[in-house]
Amino acid sequence: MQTEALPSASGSVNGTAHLPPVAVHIEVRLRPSSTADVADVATAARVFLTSNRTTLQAETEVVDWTSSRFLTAHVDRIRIAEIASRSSSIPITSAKLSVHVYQPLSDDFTEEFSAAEPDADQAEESIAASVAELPNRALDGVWDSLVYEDDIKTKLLNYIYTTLLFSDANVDFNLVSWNRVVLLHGPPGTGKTSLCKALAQKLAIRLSGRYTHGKLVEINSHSLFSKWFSESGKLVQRLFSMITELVEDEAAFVVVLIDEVESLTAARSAAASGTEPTDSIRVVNALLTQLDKLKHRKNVLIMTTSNITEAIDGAFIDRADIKQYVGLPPPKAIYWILESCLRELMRVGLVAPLRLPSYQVAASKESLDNVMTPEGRAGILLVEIANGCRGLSGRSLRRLPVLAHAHHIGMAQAPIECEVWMQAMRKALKETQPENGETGI
Ligand SMILES: Nc1ncnc2c1ncn2[C@@H]1O[C@H](COP(=O)(O)OP(=O)(O)OP(=O)(O)O)[C@@H](O)[C@H]1O
Repeated sequence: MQTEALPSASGSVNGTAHLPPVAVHIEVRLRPSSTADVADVATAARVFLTSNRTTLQAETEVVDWTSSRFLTAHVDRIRIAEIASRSSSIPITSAKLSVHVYQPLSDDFTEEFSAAEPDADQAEESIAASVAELPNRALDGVWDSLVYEDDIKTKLLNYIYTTLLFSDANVDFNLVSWNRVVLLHGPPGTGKTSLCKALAQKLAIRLSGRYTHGKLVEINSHSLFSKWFSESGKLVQRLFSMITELVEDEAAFVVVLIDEVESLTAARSAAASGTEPTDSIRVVNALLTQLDKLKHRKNVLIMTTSNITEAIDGAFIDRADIKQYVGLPPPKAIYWILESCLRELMRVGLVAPLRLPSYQVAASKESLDNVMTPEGRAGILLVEIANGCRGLSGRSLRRLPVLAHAHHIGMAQAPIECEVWMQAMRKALKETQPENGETGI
C-alpha cells in the first residue's frame, strides 16, 4: 500500500514515550526546463532540510536552499506543506519526510469537450466540459491562498486518504461503501470552486508515487441543459463515456468538477411538481446512474459545488460522502486573507515592505506594547478592518485592495506605506457599506 502519500486520518500523537516519526510533506517544484531525475531531486531536498533545519513549520516556504547548486539548477520552489500532527511545528529529529517532486504543465494542456455531435453546427456554442492536465501551473499556490478557520482542507485530504486506504485493503463494497462524491455548499464567493481545483492539484502532487499524472474535468452544468434540451440525456452519457475513458487509464487520477450542481439536479423535483419537462428527469437519472458506475473506480473523485443547497435533488445529496458547508470567513480568516493581499502587493513593490504581526498577536492585549511601532499600528488597524469586513465573501475581500487603490490612492508614487494603504482600504470598505450596514462590494 502506498497511502503514506497523504497525512493520516487523525495525525494525533499517542502519548507514549517512544513516539513514531511524524509524516511531514515537502512539495518540491521542478523548473520547467529541468530534466533531473525526480529521485535525485527528492534526495537532495531531504539532505538539505536535514542538514539545515532543526525544526519544521507547516505551511511555510523554504527560501534558503539556493546554497545547494543542484537544487538551484533544477528547483524553483520548496514548501513545507502539511505536518500530520496537532502541532504545526516539530523538531526535524521527529519527522519522517515525504518529499513530493512535481513539474507543473502550462495551461496550454487544456482540451475542450463539445456537447454536440462532432459534425453538428452548434458544436462551438456547447462546450460541455474542459479537461486540464495536472499538476498545472495555473493552479499552483491556490491551495495555500485559501484560508478557512475550521480545517476544511485537512478534512478533505483525510477523506481521500480513507478512500485510498479502504480501496487498497479491498473492503467489500457491499458491506462498506462510499461514492467518491464530495459536495461543497455555501454562499457565493467563499472559495468552493477554487478549493475543488486546488484539491485536484494537491492530489496530483501528492499521489505522484502511484499515479503518473492527473486530469481535471470541469463540467459546464448549464450546457447540459442546453437549448437542445431533449438531447441532454444522451449528452450526459457521451460526457461520461469520455470520463470513463480517462478513468480507464489507471496511471491517471481523475477529478471531475461539477459547479452549480443544483442546476442539474433541481430538475427532477421540479419535474415531479409538473414545472419541468420530463426530459429533465432523464438527464438527472442519467447523471445519477453514471455517478454510480464511477464509484467502483479507485482513481476518480467527483467534486461538486452549490450556492443553493435546498435546490439540490435529495438522491444526489444522499450520494455525497462529504457535504461540507463553506461559510463566510470569520475575522481571523479575513485578517489572513487581507494580509495575504498586502503581502502580494509588497512583493510586487506597490506597498512598502512591513512585517505584519499574526492575527493572534494583533488582536490580543499584549500587542499593545508594540502599538507605537509601524508593525503594531498596522496590525491593530488590520484587525479593525477585518472586524468591519464581517459578512463579506473571500471574493469581495480580495477585491478590497483594488477599490482602495482606484478610489483613494490613484496616481501616488509606489511603494505606498502599508498604513496609508490600509486607511484607503478602510475608506473603500465604508463607502461600500450602505446606511443599513450591509455591504455592497
Ligand atoms: N476562504 C477564502 N480564503 C481565501 N480566498 C478566498 C476564500 N474564499 C474566497 N476566496 C477568493 O475568492 C475568489 C472566488 O472564489 P470561488 O470562485 O472559488 O468561490 P465560489 O464559492 O466557488 O463562488 P461561486 O459560488 O460564486 O462560484 C477566489 O479568488 C478565491 O481565492
